[in-house]
Amino acid sequence: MTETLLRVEDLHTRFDTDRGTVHAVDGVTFSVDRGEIVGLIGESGSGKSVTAQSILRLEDPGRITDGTIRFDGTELTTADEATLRRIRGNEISMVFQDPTETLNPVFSVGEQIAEAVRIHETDSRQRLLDFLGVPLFRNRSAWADARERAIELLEQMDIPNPESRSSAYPHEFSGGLRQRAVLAIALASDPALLVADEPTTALDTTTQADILRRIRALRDERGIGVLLISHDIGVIAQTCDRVVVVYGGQVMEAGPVDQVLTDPEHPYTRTLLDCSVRNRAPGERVRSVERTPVDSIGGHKGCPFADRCQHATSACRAGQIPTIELDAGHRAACVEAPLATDQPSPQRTERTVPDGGETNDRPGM
Ligand SMILES: Nc1ncnc2c1ncn2[C@@H]1O[C@H](COP(=O)(O)OP(=O)(O)OP(=O)(O)O)[C@@H](O)[C@H]1O
Ligand code: NI
Repeated sequence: MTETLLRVEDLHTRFDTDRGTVHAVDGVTFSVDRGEIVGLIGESGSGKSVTAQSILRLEDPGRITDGTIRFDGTELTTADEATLRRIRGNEISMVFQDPTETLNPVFSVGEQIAEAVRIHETDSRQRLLDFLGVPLFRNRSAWADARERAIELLEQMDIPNPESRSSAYPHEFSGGLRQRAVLAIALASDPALLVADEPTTALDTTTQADILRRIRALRDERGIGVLLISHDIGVIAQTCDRVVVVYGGQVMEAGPVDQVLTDPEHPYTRTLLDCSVRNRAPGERVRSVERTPVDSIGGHKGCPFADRCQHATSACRAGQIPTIELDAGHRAACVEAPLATDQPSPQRTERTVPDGGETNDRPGM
């Protein structure tokens, strides 16, 4: 039986800027079940990170003007700061593309993980002692336990020689090891949901594949839910159970990963697939989907993709675009869906679902 862990419904997040109001997230709906890995994919500026930031209101999340975000029974859009802080430290962990933002250069990696373990395990009494200035680890055994747990977490993240590595400093780690350390910190609190925003984008292909495999293993071992943000179809294909395709702050298509990637029904999804690295002829440069990122200033009337879509009709620019349920759990927001199969996009016939791999070129996303 599946159990919904996170449900984002009709989320609208805006930024007021000198150039006007950016409708960064413009009516996004999706959910993540316990034990499920859901991918969020789309080009640069499509609203992936702002969606993630809206969940815990991290960084500068903009203004949530409409919609709901329910996490395990709690409504987050109206939750107070104390509730959000409790959830951030315990139930939802976030990792980002750049591990140096999370790691503190002056503490050893082991200390930082142990600290995360400690924060999680500290009961309110200990919090009070902390508040009163009683030192971090009052006795050696608490420190030893947290340290042991830190080493265990490093080991779980496939960090070789975790014992000796735990006393190393972040600068002594490679990029891949640093990202593993950040994941170890994220997992120290035993979260129910992991939100990972482009966690492997900066890494080489082999390291990227290792880390993605680890994320899948964590899902299998601990039953955590994962929201994985990526611009890379290969990453999504090899890691996710379901995928949500976004463009211009709106969901274009969503469904089981194999269905959406082998049988895309939205022209935007087709465009993304056509630009994926696997569809390149040998030696051919990857085609850019678009040179400039989508501009969501003032929002979009009708479908945000209409101006770039070869199927577009006047209905696409007129206003409300219906979301069509194609199969159980597979939906597309398109006037033309389901697309006729006799109008394949150019490379469609040769397409295989990419399994990750040679994805170092960002295909313009
Ligand atoms: N702090 C901010 N102030 C103003 N506009 C913002 C801010 N943060 C994001 N935006 C705008 O919101 C839109 C969505 O941005 P977002 O970062 O979510 O895109 P993304 O899909 O994560 O792209 P990328 O793949 O480049 O990370 C963009 O138009 C972006 O310029
Ligand atoms: Ni982003």
